[in-house]
Amino acid sequence: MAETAAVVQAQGTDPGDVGPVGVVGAGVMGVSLVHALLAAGLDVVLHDRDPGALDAAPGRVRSARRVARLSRGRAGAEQEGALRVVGDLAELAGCGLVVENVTEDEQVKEQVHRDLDRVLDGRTVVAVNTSAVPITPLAVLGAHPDRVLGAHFMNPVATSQMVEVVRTAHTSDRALGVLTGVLDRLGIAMTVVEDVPGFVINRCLMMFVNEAAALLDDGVATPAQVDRLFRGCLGHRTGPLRTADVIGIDTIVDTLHVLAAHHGPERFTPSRRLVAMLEAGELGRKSGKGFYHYEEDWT
Ligand SMILES: NC(=O)c1ccc[n+]([C@@H]2O[C@H](COP(=O)([O-])OP(=O)(O)OC[C@H]3O[C@@H](n4cnc5c(N)ncnc54)[C@H](O)[C@@H]3O)[C@@H](O)[C@H]2O)c1
Repeated sequence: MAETAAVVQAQGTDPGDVGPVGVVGAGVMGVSLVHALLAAGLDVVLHDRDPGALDAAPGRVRSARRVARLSRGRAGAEQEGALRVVGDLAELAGCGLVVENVTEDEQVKEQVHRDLDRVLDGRTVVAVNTSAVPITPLAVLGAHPDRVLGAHFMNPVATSQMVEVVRTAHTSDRALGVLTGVLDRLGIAMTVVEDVPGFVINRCLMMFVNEAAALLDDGVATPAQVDRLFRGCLGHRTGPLRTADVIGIDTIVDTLHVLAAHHGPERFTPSRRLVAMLEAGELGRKSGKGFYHYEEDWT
């Protein structure tokens, strides 16, 4: 049924009619999204509660741009969009679409959505970029549940092919149209699914990552062998452990906690290996070491 809805709503609103895109959260995903939006010629207003993350964001967007040029990804717009970095959430008023990318924690997200509802007028569409947090409880916190939907982006956004979109029972056609318009501009397709914790991708992917990490403790294979098997036998592009490093081990563990809270601990309790990596600060690419070592400067 949702798939039909996606086809019916494929007509997106021209982002030019929508105004700047607001981005909340200047972490791994926020920065990746800002880079993609600017490259597509869209203006962006970026907010984070951490001044350090905000200060670092323009430099990290420039790094993402350098990497994208080297890897010759999708052609960008002739004229890049403009970035405005703001310490006050209220400055997102006037954005046509706001994408929330804060930490994968239900309570943190709830507070942000209460605050967004206070500062935005009813016309601004709000997309939740989350790995597993259900969208409906966030939508009904505010006075305009019709403007809220889920948009589970893949990282890096600029080269990703598809977004997993979550339409709740409240989401309006208009909200879906605004998001569709922006995704069209980014050159990214979407598949619309129902609102369950973890949706499709992470209800499956997190089990792969967790189990692959547990295999290492059992001495069955090295990280390189695990990923090699997934690439060679199943045609995956990277393999679960390299993917986990790109996502961030902290976000992986947070996501498993959300999944365990909703689906029960049997399948989703983080493995000892993941917890040990988190405690050691081995967070993947963002800290320089995860399942693999990274030399590039993340900041
Ligand atoms: N990392 C990935 O590959 C990936 C992919 C898809 C979706 N996601 C989801 O995107 C979201 C962000 O993930 P991430 O990897 O960028 O996390 P991250 O830890 O790198 O960044 C989170 C950012 O949110 C900010 N933040 C926290 N609370 C805030 C608040 N109250 N107001 C404003 N800013 C706040 C933090 O300061 C931080 O900069 C999560 O929900 C995650 O599950 C992540």
